[in-house]
Amino acid sequence: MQKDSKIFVAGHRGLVGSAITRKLQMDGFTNLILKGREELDLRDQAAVEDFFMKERPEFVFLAAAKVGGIMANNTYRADFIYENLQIQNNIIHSSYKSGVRKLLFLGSSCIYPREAPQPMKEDSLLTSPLEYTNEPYAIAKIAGIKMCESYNIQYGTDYIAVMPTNLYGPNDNYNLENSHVLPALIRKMHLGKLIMEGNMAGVREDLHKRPIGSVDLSVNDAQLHAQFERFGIYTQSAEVEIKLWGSGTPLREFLHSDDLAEAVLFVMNNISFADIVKERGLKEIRNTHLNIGSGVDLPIAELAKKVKEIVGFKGQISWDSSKPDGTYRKLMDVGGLAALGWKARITLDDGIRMVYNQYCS
Ligand SMILES: NC(=O)C1=CN([C@@H]2O[C@H](COP(=O)(O)OP(=O)(O)OC[C@H]3O[C@@H](n4cnc5c(N)ncnc54)[C@H](OP(=O)(O)O)[C@@H]3O)[C@@H](O)[C@H]2O)C=CC1
Ligand SMILES: C[C@H]1O[C@H](OP(=O)(O)OP(=O)(O)OC[C@H]2O[C@@H](n3cnc4c(=O)[nH]c(N)nc43)[C@H](O)[C@@H]2O)[C@@H](O)[C@@H](O)C1=O
Repeated sequence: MQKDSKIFVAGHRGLVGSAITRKLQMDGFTNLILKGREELDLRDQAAVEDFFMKERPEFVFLAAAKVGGIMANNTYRADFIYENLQIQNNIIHSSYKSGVRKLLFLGSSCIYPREAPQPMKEDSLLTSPLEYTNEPYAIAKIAGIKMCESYNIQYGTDYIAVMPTNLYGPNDNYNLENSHVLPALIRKMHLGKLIMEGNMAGVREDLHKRPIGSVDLSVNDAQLHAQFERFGIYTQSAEVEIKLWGSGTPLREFLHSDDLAEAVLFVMNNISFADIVKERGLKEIRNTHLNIGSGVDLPIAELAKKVKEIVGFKGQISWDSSKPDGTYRKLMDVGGLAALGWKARITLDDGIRMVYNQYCS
């Protein structure tokens, strides 16, 4: 990419899209196309085609998607498969038709089988059944990988699919109804801390700043407390109890979105589809996607301890076995990208401190 190349970041307000946009701007890229959902609904095929034909971006970062934590994936199964297939089909096909020079598609570690050998290598794809709770989302992401690969093979395009591990960072989704685990833990423990300090003004301020649709703020403090129970925050005694989901035993790997953005730009600038095929010596061209992760995982119960300490929550943590655990372990094998020259830099402890400071500011 040249500093004045025309670059479209799809999903630029999200966790990943905003990190990519920040990094592009910091690195001096000046010709970015950024369109909000209200201007361009990426599910709309005609509108997307029209946009690509008019704007003719040279490079595309496909970071727009329907995204959410384990419960959102499991509940809104139709939305997750439909919206993701629609967005990625529209963008990838329009990129081909309008002559985009290079495209980077964001998938996810959930594309791998539930029982994949650990750490998970790129060639574990489609070797056994997927995790049930996010199967529709994973199928859409696998279709995205195959779209990129197939267009590259048939039409000679240069579309690369990257599969990040669980991410966190600025502009994360802190809505307790559909968030991922790390932002959920930060928010639950922050609210728990404020309640234990008797700081109900702080609690109300938090909910004004980041509204949760189902929480009614027009009620008194006792009624507000009662509404928190649906998020597992119990306030009957002086010591607040937070019930987290599942057993706490599943392991997860986390990567800060600034690290991800660095990796994504590294790939866009330095690696082509042809390089991947050559480097892997592929006879049949498949599994050409690239894992992106930190290479380190930890049990959710340990993550909860870290967040508890950093936030300064002094109450109790317990576990709600009626909520799903999901995949037991999904550690990425990050050897492929390391061999090509990229490694994560932000440690989980530093990353959590950074995002908690941002959350409070
Ligand atoms: N978060 C994570 O832990 C992980 C994310 N990923 C992948 O990274 C990518 C980005 O995820 P993330 O940043 O977390 O998600 P976010 O939900 O934070 O951001 C998604 C972005 O997509 C936009 N978008 C969604 N639907 C449409 C639409 N119909 N039209 C236009 N824009 C739309 C949203 O716009 P608006 O702001 O208007 O809602 C938002 O800007 C996804 O492909 C995801 O699968 C992969 C692994 C882990
Ligand atoms: C990125 C990734 O994200 C999702 O997969 P996931 O990793 O299972 O998602 P998660 O972050 O929601 O949970 C991780 C673990 O944490 C536990 N957990 C405890 N307490 C809370 C809690 O309060 N909220 C949430 N969300 N989880 C909790 C939870 O039970 C699980 O064991 C998919 O969308 C998938 O498709 C995908 O790509």
